[in-house]
Amino acid sequence: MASSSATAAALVWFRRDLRLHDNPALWAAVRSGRPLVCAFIDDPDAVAQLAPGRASRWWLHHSLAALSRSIRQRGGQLVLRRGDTTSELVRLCGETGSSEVFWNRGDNPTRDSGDTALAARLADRGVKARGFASGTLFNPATHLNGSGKPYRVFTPFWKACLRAPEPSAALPAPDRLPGAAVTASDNLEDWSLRPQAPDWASGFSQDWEPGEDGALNRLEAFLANELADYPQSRDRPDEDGTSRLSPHLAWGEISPRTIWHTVRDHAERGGSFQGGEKFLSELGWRDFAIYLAHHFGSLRDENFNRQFDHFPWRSNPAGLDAWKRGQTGIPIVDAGMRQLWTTGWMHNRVRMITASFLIKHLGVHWRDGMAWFEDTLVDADLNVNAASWQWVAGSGADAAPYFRIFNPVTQGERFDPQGLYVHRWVPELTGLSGKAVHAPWTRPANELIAAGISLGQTYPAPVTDLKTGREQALDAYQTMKARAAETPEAASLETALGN
Ligand SMILES: Cc1cc2nc3c(=O)[nH]c(=O)nc-3n(C[C@H](O)[C@H](O)[C@H](O)COP(=O)(O)OP(=O)(O)OC[C@H]3O[C@@H](n4cnc5c(N)ncnc54)[C@H](O)[C@@H]3O)c2cc1C
Repeated sequence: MASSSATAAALVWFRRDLRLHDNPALWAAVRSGRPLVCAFIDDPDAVAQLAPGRASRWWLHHSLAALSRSIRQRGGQLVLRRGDTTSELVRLCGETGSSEVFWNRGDNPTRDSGDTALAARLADRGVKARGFASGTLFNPATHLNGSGKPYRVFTPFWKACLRAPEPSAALPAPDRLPGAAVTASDNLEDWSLRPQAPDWASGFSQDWEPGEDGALNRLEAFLANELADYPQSRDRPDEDGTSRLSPHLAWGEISPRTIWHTVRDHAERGGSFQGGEKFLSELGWRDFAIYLAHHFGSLRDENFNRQFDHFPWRSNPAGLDAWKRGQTGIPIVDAGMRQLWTTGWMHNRVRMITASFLIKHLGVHWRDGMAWFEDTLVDADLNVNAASWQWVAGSGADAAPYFRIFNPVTQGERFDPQGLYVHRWVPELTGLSGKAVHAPWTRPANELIAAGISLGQTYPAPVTDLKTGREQALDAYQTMKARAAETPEAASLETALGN
């Protein structure tokens, strides 16, 4: 079906790699010397691609607009198509005479196995698929422990990565993208990617600059202003101490190895490397989540530690609803959930606190919290999100033990000591300051009246008593252990998880 002439176009299929620099698939297509067709396909039914949530689709809209501009400036065109991926790729090849499709692999077991099947379907139609790796610092297939098995614990995994050769240098953005004869494209506006009912994302633009330029600007600003203090300030939600590169990474607007080398070059150019090691190790956690999915399959659907299959989760729709709306009456939890809703992002420390509160104090399955984050985070990443939720739940790899239950009040006092983060997102409580803001229900009536707070009226009373919630969580954990011990597979599981 496709033309075999030397001038047949090369089709570059963009996915979660919406960038021109350090894009190996694009680079190889340019080097093939053929005219290019750059395409993005919105496949609503692609289970294999796992459709992004609503906040991510807001990001996608703006990121595609930015990518389209950059491609146009270099003489090409970004073609947008909506429909079944295979059919659209085949159709595009037919329309443009392409005989090869270049893409960067999915970094997700579901997507990768979908890719293999897709490559076979394309081969049947005479189209060659060329896949490249670009989404991680280190190849997830490479590092195994002394017994030849995949690591289950982060520290030895990361040490092994650091002993390996450094990630190769990032590729530059091509100067020119010689476009093939223009082919029809959907109109981005017609895709209605931005949330409409309700349009809660209208304020996101104040916080974010989606697109490759936004990503590179963010990295430069972070290196100049925040990197040196990162090891201390990264845990403080009341400070701007982290890079906020996560949505750019989630959409592939910047590659991890670009970050790696820019951080290292920054030190060599006379900047400080202070903070660099810690910062790069956080990127290592991202690699680890992808590594786990690569070796053990998606963590989205199954407990990594199968003992948790016996966990007695509670049905608590009212609690889940209050949590989503930032109306639990626990200030640091409500602040985090409102930051998420308003900006599409939440500080890492507060993600841990909010997730722990939902799972442990409210007894709600981690999968329900994960689904809400997938829908509302602009940085929603199926591997990282699932691994992180399971980490908090205690069911994941190298997870925090379930019985270590965060107390949201002491967490707030420690990481938001003046209550500034809570004040920002829960303005009802600005009349209280310091530690008092984290536990309004413990304050004397006259103090609350002076602060203009009436619990249950101006701000909710706690949805659960923290002590009771904690005890219920520990009871549930004991129930799980007892149930798991009764199952025949329990002993072998204990052994398997021990390495
Ligand atoms: C319950 C829960 C859910 C999460 N869901 C996501 C998600 O869907 N997408 C996502 O990108 N991150 C997720 N994280 C990890 C982390 O919270 C975010 O990556 C981080 O807050 C992003 O902000 P930043 O870019 O300023 O991070 P920085 O501190 O500047 O870190 C730099 C980069 O390292 C990576 N990183 C940092 N912390 C982690 C971590 N704990 N695990 C894996 N990678 C990390 C991210 O890619 C991040 O952009 C989740 C954490 C928790 C506890």
